[in-house]
Amino acid sequence: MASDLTVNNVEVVYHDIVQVLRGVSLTVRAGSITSLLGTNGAGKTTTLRAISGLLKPENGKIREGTVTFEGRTLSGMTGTDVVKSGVVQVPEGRRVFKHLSIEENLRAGAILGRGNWQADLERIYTYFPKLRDLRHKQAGYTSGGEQQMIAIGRALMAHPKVLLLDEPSLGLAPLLVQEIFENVRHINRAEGLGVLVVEQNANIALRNSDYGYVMEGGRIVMEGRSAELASNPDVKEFYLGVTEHGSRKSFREVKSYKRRKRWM
Ligand SMILES: Nc1ncnc2c1ncn2[C@@H]1O[C@H](COP(=O)(O)OP(=O)(O)OP(=O)(O)O)[C@@H](O)[C@H]1O
Repeated sequence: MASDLTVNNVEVVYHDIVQVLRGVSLTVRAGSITSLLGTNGAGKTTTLRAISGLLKPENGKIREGTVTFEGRTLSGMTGTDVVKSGVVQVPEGRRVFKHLSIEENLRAGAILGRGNWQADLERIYTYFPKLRDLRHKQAGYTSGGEQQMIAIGRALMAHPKVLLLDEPSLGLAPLLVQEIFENVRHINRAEGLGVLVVEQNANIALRNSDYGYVMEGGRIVMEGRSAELASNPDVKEFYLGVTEHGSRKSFREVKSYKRRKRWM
């Protein structure tokens, strides 16, 4: 569909020589939650940067392929123009402005001057009531979970149609991770917001998404509906740590996955 976000056969190199993405194709259907899974260094963050126009500051570039959204080509646009077209990334590690208050952080997200920022603040506080209570607190003194909420709230101030989330679970306790994902699902339904979420925590990502992709070595090696991926023996064994005997296996022990890799 024209309103989907589509990554088509994208290759990315850093410093003109280090090739990291090797022909990545994926689709985030309008209004859906899509997860992008994979181990460390698989190329997940690079895929998000390729979409959001944030490769340049890292000395990276798209060498082949295209990214399109609502019929427009995003590849080649600056990060600001990608935001203007409705695709906004929430960076890994939160990156809140630590010396500013929560409310000032949120206002900083209203960079496009769209809509009424006061009404938008109210909208964000409805999703994250905790942020309203703490709105004058310096962001640097808030917890990891609250910083994640600030980062998501800040991105929502720009009225995105698609949100790119980079490892929202990073460094958070399981209950908080659950809360963040529930918030994301609620916003997804309330606003029809499309979400592409990068996660190493496959379990939580698959439970909270419609469709999923698995990356390895700069390529997509598996894809499917999240419920199907979650019950796929390879994904269960390697990513979810569940085996027929119920004990966790290491990557080297995952025989069926290795077999599969030979023909993938
Ligand atoms: N700015 C950069 N310059 C050079 N190489 C980079 C740069 N950023 C990432 N890479 C390399 O690209 C590869 C993929 O990194 P990327 O961060 O996209 O993976 P990832 O799947 O998000 O992993 P992680 O979960 O560890 O962030 C890694 O080998 C990494 O060293």
